[in-house]
Amino acid sequence: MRLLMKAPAKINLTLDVLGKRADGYHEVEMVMTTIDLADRIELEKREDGQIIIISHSRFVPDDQRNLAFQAAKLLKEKFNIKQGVTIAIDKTIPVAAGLAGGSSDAAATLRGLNILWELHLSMDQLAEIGSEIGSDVSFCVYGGTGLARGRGEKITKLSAPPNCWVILAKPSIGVSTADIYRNVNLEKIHHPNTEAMVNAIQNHQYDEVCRHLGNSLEKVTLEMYPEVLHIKEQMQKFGADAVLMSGSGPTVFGLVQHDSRLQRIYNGLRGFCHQVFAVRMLGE
Ligand SMILES: C[C@@](CO)(OP(=O)(O)O)[C@H](O)COP(=O)(O)OP(=O)(O)OC[C@H]1O[C@@H](n2ccc(N)nc2=O)[C@H](O)[C@@H]1O
Ligand SMILES: Nc1ncnc2c1ncn2[C@@H]1O[C@H](COP(=O)(O)OP(=O)(O)O)[C@@H](O)[C@H]1O
Repeated sequence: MRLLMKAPAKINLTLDVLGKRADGYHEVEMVMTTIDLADRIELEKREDGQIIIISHSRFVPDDQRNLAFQAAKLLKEKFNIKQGVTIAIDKTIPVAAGLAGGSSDAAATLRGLNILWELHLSMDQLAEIGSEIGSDVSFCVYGGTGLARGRGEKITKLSAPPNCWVILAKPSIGVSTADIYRNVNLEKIHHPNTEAMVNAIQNHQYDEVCRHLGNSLEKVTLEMYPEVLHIKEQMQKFGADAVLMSGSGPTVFGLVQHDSRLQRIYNGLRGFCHQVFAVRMLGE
């Protein structure tokens, strides 16, 4: 039996770093939403018990370092599953980009294997298991829009943000999330207003969503990688309604409501940036 799963990317509408914890992680508060930019994961049962990753992207590991492999291994061990699985990853989401591509592949694998291996686990149980793989995996299990707390694994569902386009531009560098968190100076970072963002979403106020976009990690990444700042400035210049870096970066996204402006911004960015996407948010 084969199963095809969609693994969508996320963007951070807000990302606030509240402090550093004793376990080395940072306490965060983030509003995240999934977008219509997705990897495709094909799962096929194996009777020999092996977990095999097939990936044609040179940036994606095809061994135990792959987060989808880790998801399958965790389920197999926890529930004493004798069967194996072949996981074919068709990569569209840029890697090490702040878009949670690996986490979403892991989440899609958890959801898919729940069906394929007939585990009958709830979304909450899958999200809890996912948190053992990475901080963003729990959110990716649910998808849609959510407020994430703790180290990112405690999720409260939110309603869909107001309808708009999301333009993404990924410079040709990859960023290590651990590096960016390591360079955070808690005294100097900007704190977004998470509550105002949550209210803007619940009240369907597009202008307020734009006004309250904010990311505590942005300054850290912009200082380390000036090309990210350049992309941000260009996106603002071409007329996006609001612009922010997603997660630890380096992808920058802009929100745009009018179709007429979308083409102009897209064309302008394509002039100097290789990876540019214009997509919709997936909503709830
Ligand atoms: C920054 C964010 C925002 O959504 O996403 P990305 O930019 O990676 O997409 C997340 O917090 C990333 O989540 P994720 O990529 O799953 O991180 P993990 O694998 O759990 O952790 C990687 C490393 O980042 C640091 N880390 C991560 C999460 C957190 N709350 N505090 C941390 O300090 C730790 O050093 C950890 O070893
Ligand atoms: N399925 C996967 N897809 C992409 N990257 C993966 C995957 N599994 C493991 N990785 C590793 O995870 C790292 C972070 O990748 P990714 O999840 O794309 O970035 P981010 O955490 O910035 O959203 C990469 O350097 C890559 O080697």
